[in-house]
Amino acid sequence: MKEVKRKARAKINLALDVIGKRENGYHDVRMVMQTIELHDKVRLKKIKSDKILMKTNLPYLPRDNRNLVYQVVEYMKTTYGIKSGVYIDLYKVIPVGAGLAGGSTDAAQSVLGMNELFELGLNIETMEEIGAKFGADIPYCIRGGTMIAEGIGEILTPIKPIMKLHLLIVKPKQSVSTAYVYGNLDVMTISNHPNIDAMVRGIEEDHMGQIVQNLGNVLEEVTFRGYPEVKMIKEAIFNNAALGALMSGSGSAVFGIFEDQGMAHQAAKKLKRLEEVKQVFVTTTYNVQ
Ligand SMILES: C[C@](O)(CO)[C@H](O)COP(=O)(O)OP(=O)(O)OC[C@H]1O[C@@H](n2ccc(N)nc2=O)[C@H](O)[C@@H]1O
Ligand SMILES: Nc1ncnc2c1ncn2[C@@H]1O[C@H](COP(=O)(O)OP(=O)(O)OP(=O)(O)O)[C@@H](O)[C@H]1O
Repeated sequence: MKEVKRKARAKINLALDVIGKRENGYHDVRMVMQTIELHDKVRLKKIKSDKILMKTNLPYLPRDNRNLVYQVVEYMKTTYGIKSGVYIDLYKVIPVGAGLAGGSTDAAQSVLGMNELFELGLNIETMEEIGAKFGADIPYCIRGGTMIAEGIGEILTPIKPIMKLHLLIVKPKQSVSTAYVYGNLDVMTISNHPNIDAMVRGIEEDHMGQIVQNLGNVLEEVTFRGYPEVKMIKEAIFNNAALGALMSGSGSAVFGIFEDQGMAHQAAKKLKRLEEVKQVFVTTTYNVQ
């Protein structure tokens, strides 16, 4: 095999709770995670030289060891004594700094892709351990689907794949750094913890009302304080016939859940016109059935 091509799908957090802070600054979380159709494309190819060469369609993204994909490929080359060079072609669609795990999903598909390209025969647990070295969301992105994530995000429990949801994703002009949001969170003052168990029950019973009612993200408060336009966008999604809306991860993207694709497109048209909005995407949840 000379090359592998993989879709790197984004995630949303249907519920995100923080229950503690560790001495190293990382937080203990309880989250319900969901893969969505919106995706980047990662192509990995063997090349004659022993180097790692990287190309991407986003001119402002680093193409060296500041890029998570490059880091993963370099680590796996060294760890598994791979002599061949690797050419990386990363085609980005997922917005950067959006809370949609853009970099994490690219890195996850790079772990899976390197395993396939060089026939390393690694099991999923080993690949998750490699992923965890580079980011808390990466083990989840390696598995994908509908999952409860605990610990710092790396302890995963699969639940019933969620019913298909029609989604609108809105990315404000402003991007948000995950480190900033966790850094400004005071765990002791969180007043409104989402009910993770009720969200899981809603998903397992295919109960749209219960899913929508239990959307919740304790990081919203921090991001809304620093970036009021994110809150404004969430309200605008609600005002355009969404069944529910929530900021994903640490933001800045906000997703809305709609009755059908047509209504999501109608809302997209309106939201696109707002000064604060950079991009809108109509998409759906993704599950391997
Ligand atoms: C907000 C979420 O996207 C929700 O899924 C994740 O919790 C963040 O996962 P991630 O971006 O993969 O996080 P990392 O790249 O490992 O860490 C970025 C920053 O977020 C903070 N961080 C991350 C995960 C976590 N459980 N607690 C944290 O406090 C770390 O201190 C770090 O400064
Ligand atoms: N492959 C990559 N794709 C996007 N950003 C990357 C990548 N590798 C490194 N980065 C850097 O990571 C930062 C943002 O990453 P990312 O897009 O994963 O944030 P995010 O959408 O907030 O994701 P998360 O939900 O994991 O926090 C940027 O500063 C960017 O330069």
